[in-house]
Amino acid sequence: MDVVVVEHPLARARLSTMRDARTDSAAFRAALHELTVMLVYEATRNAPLVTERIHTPVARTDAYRLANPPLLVPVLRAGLGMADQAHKLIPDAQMGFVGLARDEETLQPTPYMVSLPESLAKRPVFVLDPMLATGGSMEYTIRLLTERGATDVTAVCALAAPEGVKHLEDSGLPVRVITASIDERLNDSGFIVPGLGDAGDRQYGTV
Ligand SMILES: O=P(O)(O)OC[C@H]1O[C@H](OP(=O)(O)OP(=O)(O)O)[C@H](O)[C@@H]1O
Ligand SMILES: O=c1cc[nH]c(=O)[nH]1
Ligand SMILES: [Mg+2]
Repeated sequence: MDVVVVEHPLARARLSTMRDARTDSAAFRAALHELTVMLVYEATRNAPLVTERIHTPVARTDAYRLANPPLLVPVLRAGLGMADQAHKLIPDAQMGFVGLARDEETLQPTPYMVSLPESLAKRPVFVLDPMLATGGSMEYTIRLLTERGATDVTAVCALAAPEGVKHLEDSGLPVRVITASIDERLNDSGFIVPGLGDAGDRQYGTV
């Protein structure tokens, strides 16, 4: 499984803002927006292009656009904070939605919404979720996608735990991971250490 850690200084700076417990919700959301741009930029680095000839005001030249824009799938709630920025970078992308809540005791994901196209054959999919912790929520989401025929899935995460990366690797699912950091470990409550806390609560306040 391909894992890309985006270690650009600007990505590290935005992630540090998100980690800092003094960062309020507005600043946390702003840093996640900016980090998302960098992660999606990296996720699309090798995306195939279609070429056409255009006229500039001066001469003829080649013009490029994505041959097969990905379906964007934010995982609610926390992934919503990545959706608009990813969509701005890829305006012709379509968007699906998956809503999951992780049980605090069992750490298992419970679905409360699935809104996805029926067929995803031959469509790249970018799953947007800031946190890859145990990997249970990401695995659940990717299985929803592969059941619909997806074979090319990218997990775009601000932060990952080694346990979550291994979980995805062991699952054998067709996924690659783009993240700004692989942290040290999970704690006994299933939170990433050092992490940034609960990415949903940090953005939207405690429910
Ligand atoms: O890898 P896992 O162990 O499954 O944990 C990661 C999940 O936990 C968080 O969501 P949460 O369930 O807290 O929901 P929220 O986005 O509504 O806060 C996060 O956004 C992931 O979806
Ligand atoms: O550290 C973690 C783990 C799961 N979900 C979060 O929001 N944060
Ligand atoms: Mg949460």
